[in-house]
Amino acid sequence: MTKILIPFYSAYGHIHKMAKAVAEGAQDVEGVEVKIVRVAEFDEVKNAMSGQDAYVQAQDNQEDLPVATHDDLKWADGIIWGIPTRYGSMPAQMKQFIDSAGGLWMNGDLEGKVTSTFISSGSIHGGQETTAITTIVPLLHFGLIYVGLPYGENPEQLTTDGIGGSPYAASTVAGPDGSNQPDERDLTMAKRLGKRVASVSKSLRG
Ligand SMILES: Cc1cc2nc3c(=O)[nH]c(=O)nc-3n(C[C@H](O)[C@H](O)[C@H](O)COP(=O)(O)O)c2cc1C
Repeated sequence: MTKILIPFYSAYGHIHKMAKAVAEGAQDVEGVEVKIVRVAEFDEVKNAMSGQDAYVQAQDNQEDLPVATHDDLKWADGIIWGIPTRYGSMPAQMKQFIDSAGGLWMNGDLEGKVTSTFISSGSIHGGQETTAITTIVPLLHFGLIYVGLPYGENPEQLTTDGIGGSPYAASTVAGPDGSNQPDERDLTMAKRLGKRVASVSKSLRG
């Protein structure tokens, strides 16, 4: 079996929804096992947001998912990270998880595995692309092999509509108040990303 891990952080549920689409696409590849895991929330954030319905609902919806561990990263042949933009780059919760995996970096445990990202931002130009690109930097330090989302397979990217999608990552636009939901085209691109990473992971695994 080729193993695909989807670790995500999602405060308001947009990335969680995208994660399910990515998983669906990966599962389309024969002989692939998919595991979705959530990156742990900080207690300070949980406490500070306890009065926000949208946050509380989104957290309730994901509480049954296992919390991401470093063993999950070792288990996987392909890792697809779900990341909502924070000031144009990844949230501290995700960075903390990645930074705490230094032991895996030292041992080269992730070298040669396949990777990619899917992103959510509040606004179209609020940092979807910078979040993907800045995330690629630590992923390359781990020796992961980054797979993108080419135009040829994703004609939806060639639009001036306010949707996600770029050669760097699948993505969605949550809207300034978070009230948008991922567009069908965003979900389609997320599925293709899952399928692409799963196919490449399977081929490299041999
Ligand atoms: C502290 C903070 C910083 C944010 N920074 C940005 C930003 O730089 N650009 C942007 O477009 N959206 C920004 N957002 C909006 C989030 O990206 C948005 O809420 C998120 O993509 C929704 O995904 P989720 O529902 O999976 O959490 C920020 C949100 C928070 C809470």
